[in-house]
Amino acid sequence: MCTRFACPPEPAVTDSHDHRNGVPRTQAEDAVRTLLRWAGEDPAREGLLDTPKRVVNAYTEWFSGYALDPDEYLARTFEEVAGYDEMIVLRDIEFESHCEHHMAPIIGRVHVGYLPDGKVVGISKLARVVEAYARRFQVQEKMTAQIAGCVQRALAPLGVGVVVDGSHECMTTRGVHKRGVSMVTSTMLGSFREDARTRDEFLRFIEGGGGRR
Ligand SMILES: Nc1nc2c(ncn2[C@@H]2O[C@H](COP(=O)(O)OP(=O)(O)OP(=O)(O)O)[C@@H](O)[C@H]2O)c(=O)[nH]1
Ligand SMILES: [Zn+2]
Repeated sequence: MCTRFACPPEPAVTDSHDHRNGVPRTQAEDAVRTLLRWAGEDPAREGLLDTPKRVVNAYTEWFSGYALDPDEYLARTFEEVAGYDEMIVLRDIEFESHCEHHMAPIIGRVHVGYLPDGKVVGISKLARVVEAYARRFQVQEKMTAQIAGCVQRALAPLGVGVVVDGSHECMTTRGVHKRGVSMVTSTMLGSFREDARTRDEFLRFIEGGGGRR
């Protein structure tokens, strides 16, 4: 247990035969010990004894998206607001993801807009779609396209726009070491792609958001 910083003890592993995606938990914890040794540490040092368990618990949370089906969140639509035919935008959806190249965090915001064609969803569901894709190993461009594709499949709207603004820790804390750089990616489908006025309206909506990181 970590006494110096009084970390709360990690909850006991409930089942030592715990498996996830075919990997025994003990093997995942051993992999963390290996990386600790690789870094120059002694995994048997008191302060590190619970670390493999903590890291594996963190991985369970960070990568919980693989067990989620984003399409399911959008399966329940509200047809009763079918008369509403203006753009709907959910902006500044914060996300935490990890880049598949370095397994380092990507942190940022997603903006999602669509022009409904009779089907709208509860707004929280768009944020849930973002989480389901973010909590995986990602490439920002892929995540952007996945979110847009999901909205397109589920709602068949007249158009969809997704803009992602992400800061990649693989660039800030290692490698080229550039702080304050963020990557902006977008996927525009349907009228968002074909009609400059629709796209501009979306971009104007998201400009007034809670601020770029
Ligand atoms: N386009 C894109 N690139 C990414 C993303 N996440 C990480 N990268 C980049 O992926 C590239 C991997 O480059 P490599 O040359 O294979 O790896 P590396 O030697 O670790 O590269 P450096 O980061 O430049 O040290 C780097 O330029 C990363 O910045 C992403 O979501 N999208
Ligand atoms: Zn990376």
